[in-house]
Amino acid sequence: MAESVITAEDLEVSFGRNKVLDGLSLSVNRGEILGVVGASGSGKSVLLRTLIGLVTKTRGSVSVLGVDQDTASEEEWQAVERRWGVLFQRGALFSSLTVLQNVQFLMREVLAISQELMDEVAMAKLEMVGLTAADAEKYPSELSGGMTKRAALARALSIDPEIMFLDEPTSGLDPISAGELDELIKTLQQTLGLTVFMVTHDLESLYAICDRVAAIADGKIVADGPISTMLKEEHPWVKAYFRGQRGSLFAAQREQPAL
Ligand SMILES: Nc1ncnc2c1ncn2[C@@H]1O[C@H](COP(=O)(O)OP(=O)(O)OP(=O)(O)O)[C@@H](O)[C@H]1O
Repeated sequence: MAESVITAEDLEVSFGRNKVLDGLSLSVNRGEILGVVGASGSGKSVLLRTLIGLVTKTRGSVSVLGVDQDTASEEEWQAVERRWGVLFQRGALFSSLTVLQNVQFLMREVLAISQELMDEVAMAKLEMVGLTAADAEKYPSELSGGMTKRAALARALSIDPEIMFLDEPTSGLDPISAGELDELIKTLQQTLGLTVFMVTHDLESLYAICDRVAAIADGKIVADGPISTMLKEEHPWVKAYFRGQRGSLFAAQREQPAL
């Protein structure tokens, strides 16, 4: 049976009177890429932030790598935090640090290694995401959107995580750069054995790299399964997303042999 590395049960999250998550349950299996979809404002980012403990839930439970968010001691939870990497929606690199220094930021806090070794390891992470030694010396304001995402990904990989939380990694990228980033995420999953929780609006990413998709509506997971399951779902939002005009185009392309 698949091993669940993230388990959320009956989550409720509210901001004032706005109940965003309402009885949401979900599990993510080791080694899979899970794509989380839903309308704008449906609570995808809130779910991600709740799983990593940045948003306080009003009900339910979250367990990551076997550690329960509510019963774990501070030390236990901190130890779990070091086993994941996060790529936030807006990249969130530190603007006053170079790319290399950004990648080293967490390493400096967590790893007791010499500066020389840290430089080597950080450079290896940057190479892994396709950035060069010249890029490493740049500041975030000097990077293109695609390079920023790659740098943020390298930073998320800096302390060798087992889980990656990605919030819309391809948003704002042109289709070619987005496709390259998808490939990179897939390669990282395969070579490093990562488990990936990915919020996305990108149908291309869902088709290209996700093993499973979970759709959020009305504060809950309303559909959960591979793309083939999504294509049969009757929930109105899921149906409109996967079988509406744009969704149908992707489904049709899938069925046609490549020329
Ligand atoms: N810190 C916060 N304080 C108050 N309300 C919040 C906060 N964070 C999120 N919300 C609200 O929670 C709801 C869900 O937001 P969320 O960012 O999770 O949506 P999303 O599904 O990720 O949307 P998008 O696809 O547009 O990024 C929205 O109504 C948003 O206004």
